[in-house]
Amino acid sequence: MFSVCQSFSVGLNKYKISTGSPLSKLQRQFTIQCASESLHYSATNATDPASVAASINNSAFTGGVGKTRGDWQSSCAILSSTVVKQQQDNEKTNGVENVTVVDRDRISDLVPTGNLPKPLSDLIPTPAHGSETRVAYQGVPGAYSEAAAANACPNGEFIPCDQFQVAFQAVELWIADLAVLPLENSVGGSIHRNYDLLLRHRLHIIGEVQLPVRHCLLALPGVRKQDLNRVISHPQALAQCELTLNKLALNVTREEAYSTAGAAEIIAERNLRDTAAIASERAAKLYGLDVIADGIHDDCNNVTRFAMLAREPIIPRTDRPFRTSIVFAHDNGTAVLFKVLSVFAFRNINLTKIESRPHRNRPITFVDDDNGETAKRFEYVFYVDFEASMADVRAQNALSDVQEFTTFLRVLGSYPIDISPWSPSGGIHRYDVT
Ligand SMILES: O=C(O)C(=O)C[C@]1(C(=O)O)C=C[C@@H](O)C=C1
Repeated sequence: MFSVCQSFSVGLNKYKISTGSPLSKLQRQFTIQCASESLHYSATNATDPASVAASINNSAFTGGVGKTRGDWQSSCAILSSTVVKQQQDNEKTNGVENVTVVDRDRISDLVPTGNLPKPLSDLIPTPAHGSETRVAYQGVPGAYSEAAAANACPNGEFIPCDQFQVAFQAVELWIADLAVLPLENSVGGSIHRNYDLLLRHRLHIIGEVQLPVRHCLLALPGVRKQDLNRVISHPQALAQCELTLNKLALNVTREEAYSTAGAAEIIAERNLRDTAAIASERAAKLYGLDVIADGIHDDCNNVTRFAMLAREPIIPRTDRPFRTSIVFAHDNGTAVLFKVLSVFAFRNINLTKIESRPHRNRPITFVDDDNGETAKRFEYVFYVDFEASMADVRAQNALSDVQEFTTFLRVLGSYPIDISPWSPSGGIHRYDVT
C-alpha cells in the first residue's frame, strides 16, 4: 500500500512522493506523481521521502540515461516534464522555443538577478565537514593544475595526486570535495585520459577553469643553456613548447615527466646540472631553480581548460552562460552522428567541442559489405559540449531528441562557462634567453 508522505516543487511543477513497501533491506520503491504523469523510482539507502526528493533533484539532470523515453524522463527530465510538454505544444504552434528557468526552490530565480556574471565559487557546495573545501589535483605544488585548483577555489585546501585516476578516487572516497583536472589545451589538444576517466567514474562536472599557461625553462642556479643535454616536462608542456625549443637551438633530448612541477622537483632533488624543466615561475621559486627562458610556449594564447568534478551535480540555472557536457554512443545507422548534431543546430545551440574515443566495450564491429566480404568498423563514444544550460528547455528538448538516435547517453554536467577576464599568457618571440 502506498501512502502520500511528502510534496515538493520543482520550479512551477508540484510533485507528490508516496512510499511503498521495501524492495530489499536497502531499497524502497517510491512513486512520484506530478499533474501529468506518474514515475516509479527506487532508491538505495533512502528511507524517507525528503531524501528521495533531494536525490531526485540532484540526479535529475545528470544521471545515466535509460533505454526508454520513460527512463529518460525519470532520470533526466523530471524537473521539467510538464514544462517540456507545454513547450513542445508551443513549438508546434509557434515554431519557436522559449527559454524557461527551472529551479527547485525559488520562483524568484525565474528573474535574472543582475547583468554581471557571478563568481564561479558561489555555485560550489559548502562541504559538510565544515572546514575548507579540499581540492584534489594531479601533480605536485607548482603545477598548473594546482593554479587551476586555486582559481576554482581560492580558499581551498589542495591535495596533490600522482595520477588523474587518484584524483577521481580522492573525491569518490570523500578524501577530497572536488577534483580539478585538465580536459584540453588550446595548442596541445585534448587530454584523452581524462575523457576516458569521466566515463569510468560517476563524478559530475560542476564548473570549469580556463587557465592561461605561461611556460618557463628552469635550471639550477648558474646553469647556462649550453650546459644542457636534456629538457624534461609533462608531455603536454613539451608539445606546447615544441617550436620554441627548436628555435632556441638547444642541443637537448626531450623526456617526459608526470608533471611540469614534478620535473622541476627532480632537477632540484638530484642536482641535475645538465637538465632543464619546462614549468611555471612558481615551480622555480618552490624548488630553488632559475628561469633561464621565460614565455617559451609556442602560442601566446596558450590556455588549458580544466573541469571541476564533484560527487553531486549543481542545479543548472539560466542567469549566466552555461555549458553542458554529454557523452553518447549509437548503434549502426545512417548518418546518426549528423542527426545528433543537427538537433543542436536546429535549436541554435552552439557546439563548442566534439571528441571521439574508442568504445571500450565494443571497440570493433564486423559488417558485411556489398561484395559479401566482412569489414571491420571502429566504434566510438562521442563527447560533446554545447553552450546551453540544462535548465533551458531548448537543451532539454535537444537531449530528448538525442536520446531517440542513441543507445547510450549521459550528461556529464551542466555548469557555468568560465568567462573571467582574459589575460594572454605571453609566448612566442617573448622569450629571453640568458
Ligand atoms: O604538469 C602540470 O603542471 C599540469 O598541471 C598538467 C598539465 C596537463 O595535463 O595538461 C596542465 C596544464 C598544462 O597544459 C600542462 C600540463
